[in-house]
Amino acid sequence: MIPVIIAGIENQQTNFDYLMEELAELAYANGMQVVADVRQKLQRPVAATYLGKGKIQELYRIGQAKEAAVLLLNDELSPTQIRNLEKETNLDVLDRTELILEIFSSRARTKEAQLQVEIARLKYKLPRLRTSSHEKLDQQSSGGSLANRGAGETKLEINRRTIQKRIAQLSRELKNIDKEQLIKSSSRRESGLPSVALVGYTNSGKSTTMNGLLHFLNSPDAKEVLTKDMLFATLDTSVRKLHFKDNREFLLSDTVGFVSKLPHNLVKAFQSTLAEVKNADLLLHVVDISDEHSAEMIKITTETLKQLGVENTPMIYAFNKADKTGGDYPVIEGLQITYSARDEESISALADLMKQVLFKDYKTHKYFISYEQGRYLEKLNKLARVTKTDYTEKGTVITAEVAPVQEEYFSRFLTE
Ligand SMILES: Nc1nc2c(ncn2[C@@H]2O[C@H](COP(=O)(O)OP(=O)(O)OP(=O)(O)O)[C@@H](O)[C@H]2O)c(=O)[nH]1
Ligand SMILES: [Mg+2]
Repeated sequence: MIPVIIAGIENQQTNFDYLMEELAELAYANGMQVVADVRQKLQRPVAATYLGKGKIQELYRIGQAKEAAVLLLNDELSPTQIRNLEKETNLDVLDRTELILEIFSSRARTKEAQLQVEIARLKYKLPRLRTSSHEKLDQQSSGGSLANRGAGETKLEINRRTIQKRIAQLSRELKNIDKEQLIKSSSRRESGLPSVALVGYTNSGKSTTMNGLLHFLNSPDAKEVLTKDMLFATLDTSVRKLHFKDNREFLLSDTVGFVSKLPHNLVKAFQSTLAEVKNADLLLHVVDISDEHSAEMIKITTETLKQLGVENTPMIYAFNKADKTGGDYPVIEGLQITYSARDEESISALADLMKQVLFKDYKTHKYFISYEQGRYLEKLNKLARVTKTDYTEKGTVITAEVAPVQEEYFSRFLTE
């Protein structure tokens, strides 16, 4: 394991501790061992060096004492910041974005995942190519086909163009794979089968839930997906056709998990992998409820879905790993289930819930919720499709399409 120092700047971020913990987890996932954790309170990063002068000296000392090889920063840094930090700390500097890209790169197995990661890496690299005067190409020796690119062209410009070409070429290759995927997924859609996509923070138990459902529903093409106690075990999308006990069929897909500050280029590059999520009729948002940061993880997943343009797809919150909390399970409340993906009774309850959401028609009802009970209004807005809201003196009158599983829950507010 490579010894690394993690460092970050704390400003008003409320979740700073969590982000630093997550950074350590990411480092571990990349075969690194955190030997020191250095933090600085600053309104904003120092333009040239990210951290302040004193901190950098401290980092140098710690680096020597702990024989660290790498300095890992919690944000995405500018090329200048990286260069200056490297010079002054005598450590290799890696920022959060590059670290995530490295993990993805080492995990990518299929051609599609490899292409997507490679494109994201090159896009990260492009604006970070370094200029330096001694890298100017000697016009005499540049010779060959490069010469007619124009005299005096710098090595930097050539590098840049090479990378751009490579991005274009990889994008073309990816497009060809996408075409095949598109044919597959459109034939799936034409089959008229409803589709469910597992989404959530990495390591929350999406793949375990998928396998649990595959076993329980005993589907003929039940090829298991990989599960592992490791960040980003899954990088590709797997789709399986399943059927409920009454033989009604649906499609279930498992895909890459999310993490905070997922690099924008990476999300963009993974658009095709995440196509199943975009086209799903129902999302199964898997949360590791035994993790003290589960609320944070829900937020991150919701934000990443938004980034993908997924906002109005019906969602079941699946609070997994309840076996580790000591609480009761399985428990269903509205569109939420507390369960354990390793427990058959849980999986059975989850399958029932999914079936209800997928196959029973939504019904329209009119509700009255007094202002004192405002929190139910929030719930209704989250769990149902509100089509009309009127504010009266005493409370709110809402017309909403409600899933059958929620009808009983909200029945006390019925007006007619
Ligand atoms: N105790 C317990 N462990 C679980 C449960 N569900 C999953 N796990 C474990 O959690 C780890 C991660 O599970 P995965 O199913 O691989 O998680 P994932 O969400 O697919 O993760 P990525 O693909 O890496 O994003 C594995 O070690 C699982 O065995 C559960 O209900 N209880
Ligand atoms: Mg997985």
